[in-house]
Amino acid sequence: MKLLLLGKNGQLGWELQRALSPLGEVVALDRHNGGDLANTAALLAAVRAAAPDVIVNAAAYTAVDKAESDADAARQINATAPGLLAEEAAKLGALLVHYSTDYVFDGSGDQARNEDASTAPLSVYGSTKLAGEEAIRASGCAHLILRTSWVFAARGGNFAKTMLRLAAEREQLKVIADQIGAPTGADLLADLSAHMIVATRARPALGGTYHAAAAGETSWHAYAQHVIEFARARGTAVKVAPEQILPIPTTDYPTPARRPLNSRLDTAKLARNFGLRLPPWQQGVDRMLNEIL
Ligand SMILES: NC(=O)C1=CN([C@@H]2O[C@H](COP(=O)(O)OP(=O)(O)OC[C@H]3O[C@@H](n4cnc5c(N)ncnc54)[C@H](OP(=O)(O)O)[C@@H]3O)[C@@H](O)[C@H]2O)C=CC1
Ligand SMILES: Cc1cn([C@H]2C[C@H](O)[C@@H](COP(=O)(O)OP(=O)(O)O[C@H]3O[C@@H](C)C(=O)[C@@H](O)[C@H]3O)O2)c(=O)[nH]c1=O
Ligand SMILES: [Mg+2]
Repeated sequence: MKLLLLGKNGQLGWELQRALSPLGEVVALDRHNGGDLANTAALLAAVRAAAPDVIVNAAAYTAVDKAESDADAARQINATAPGLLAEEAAKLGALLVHYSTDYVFDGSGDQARNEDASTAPLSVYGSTKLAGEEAIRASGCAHLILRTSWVFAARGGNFAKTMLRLAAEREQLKVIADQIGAPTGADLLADLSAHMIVATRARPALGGTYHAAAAGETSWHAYAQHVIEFARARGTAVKVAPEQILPIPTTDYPTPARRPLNSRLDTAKLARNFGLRLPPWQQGVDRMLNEIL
């Protein structure tokens, strides 16, 4: 099997380079070697030249606040380019694997949402990611769309690393405590993707949209506490005292982009169709912390 990986140096792309390698020949691109999602002509040329059996798109415009004032670029990378990849995949008879987000939902209520729940993004990032999903579904190509949440990895930028940095610099942190979700490891998502590709190539009816987030739930505040106390117990330099990691409501932390309060994703479909389960979020976070501290 030949696989084309886009966005190879992001959190997920880096882990996919590892996880996809046993499946066959992997052509891994980033924006600097023919895989620029903003350069449509070059991108399509790269896909045609590779003629892959599977296209895995880990590239995305993920700067949530910046997207509010940079909507054209976010739309090109999160929606237009994935739509074109899907059309190429349809022509090639290739399977397209793509990633989406909890931010396609408005986050009302307190229940976990399944794949059929109605979408209503609050941000430019969320609406462009939703438009990307819709373009893929409309293309008729074989696809797997994995909606995930709060992605972290040892390599790359993420909330846990931001909290470790701020905890070493500041005497007080204020962190939102009323947004609830599940931090999900890029390594786990990459491994999951590889399993799903193998199974879906054997049984195309498995294709579709899936929620894929770690088990359990937390708030950004409790996640920050977990990470910082882990570092403190390790003897890593931490300036902030435990009682100075303050929980605040979303309304006390104004940002350009609105974020959902309830990011819980129901992963029952993944378990039912693939027999795959994601472990509790702490397992992956602790593994990353052990690696980076
Ligand atoms: N991070 C998160 O918390 C979540 C992510 N997701 C989704 O998961 C997927 C992977 O995200 P993640 O790995 O965390 O994101 P990262 O931000 O770590 O990586 C995104 C990658 O996309 C690349 N990229 C951006 N613009 C372009 C472009 N024009 N052409 C080619 N590559 C480009 C970036 O390259 P460069 O560094 O050069 O800009 C970067 O390597 C995305 O679809 C994202 O929407 C879903 C839920 C949560
Ligand atoms: C730095 C900081 C952030 N926050 C809040 C802001 C925000 O609500 C939350 C997380 O901050 P971030 O900037 O990491 O959040 P954000 O970039 O919105 O994270 C999202 O990224 C995209 C790509 C996704 O798809 C989502 O699943 C989600 O992971 O923490 C604080 O409360 N205090 C702080 O000191
Ligand atoms: Mg971010």
